[in-house]
Amino acid sequence: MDKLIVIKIGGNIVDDEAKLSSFLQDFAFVSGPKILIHGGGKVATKIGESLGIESKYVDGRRITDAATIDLVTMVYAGLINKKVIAQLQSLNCNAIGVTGADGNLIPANKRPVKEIDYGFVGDVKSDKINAQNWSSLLEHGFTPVVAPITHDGNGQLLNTNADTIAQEVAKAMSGLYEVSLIYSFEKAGVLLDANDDATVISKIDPSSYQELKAEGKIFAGMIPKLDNAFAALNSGVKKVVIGKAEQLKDLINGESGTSITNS
Ligand SMILES: Nc1ncnc2c1ncn2[C@@H]1O[C@H](COP(=O)(O)OP(=O)(O)O)[C@@H](O)[C@H]1O
Ligand SMILES: CC(=O)N[C@@H](CCC(=O)OP(=O)(O)O)C(=O)O
Repeated sequence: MDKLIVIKIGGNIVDDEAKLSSFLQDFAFVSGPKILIHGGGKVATKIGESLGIESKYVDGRRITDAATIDLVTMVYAGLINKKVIAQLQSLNCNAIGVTGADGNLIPANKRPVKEIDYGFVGDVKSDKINAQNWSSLLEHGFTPVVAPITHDGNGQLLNTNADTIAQEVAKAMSGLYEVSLIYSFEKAGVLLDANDDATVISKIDPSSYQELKAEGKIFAGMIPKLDNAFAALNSGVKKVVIGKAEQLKDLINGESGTSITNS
């Protein structure tokens, strides 16, 4: 099986032009088939503020009303995605920007309304991702760069968390490739003290995860990120690493960051 690297870049890097540029240079140098997933939640929140669109999150998911789905489509699929594509092209990486609607690459369902109405938020239909279509892009030498917008097949765009998209794409591709999933962000990994890069936990398994969560050492966005990491490992993804965007090469080589393991 060929190897495939699926890399998600965190929102604090996307929000920092210099850090994003430097990450993209390293990304362009990664050899072999690769897929980049980005979000841009911070940028959308800032642009939303300037347009009078308030951002509200419940359990790390943005409440996405009609104005907000337009906002995030413009920001993720437009501004951020196209800036990333142009930079990667300048680095001789033949990037192609996609959302889940393009080529029907990521079908989703609008999240059903229960206690919370999330609005136009999409839950990925995992079994409907066509790995062969993704693979055709890779085989033609393209590097897909994915904005976290999905669709319901009836003309409605949906907003889906970018960590989840990375997990779903990695999972779907693991039938065809030996997939490594890298969650890169502004910190050195999963930390014992979330404010101290010197406290990287080199390995996390399900039981240490539960302990660290119960002790309050893992919180906020790191909880869904780790849930996604374990979900990927449990569905055929070979390797999952969480770590610093500035250390992309070492993360890929397993020399830096936190490795997620099943045992
Ligand atoms: N133990 C931990 N180690 C590192 N970060 C943690 C930890 N617990 C919570 N966090 C928080 O999780 C955040 C990452 O989640 P999130 O913002 O969703 O990711 P991303 O930047 O990839 O979009 C970090 O910025 C940090 O504030
Ligand atoms: C439904 C939902 O919450 N979608 C996310 C998609 C962007 C994202 O995940 O961006 P980061 O990687 O920068 O956090 C949002 O709008 O914030």
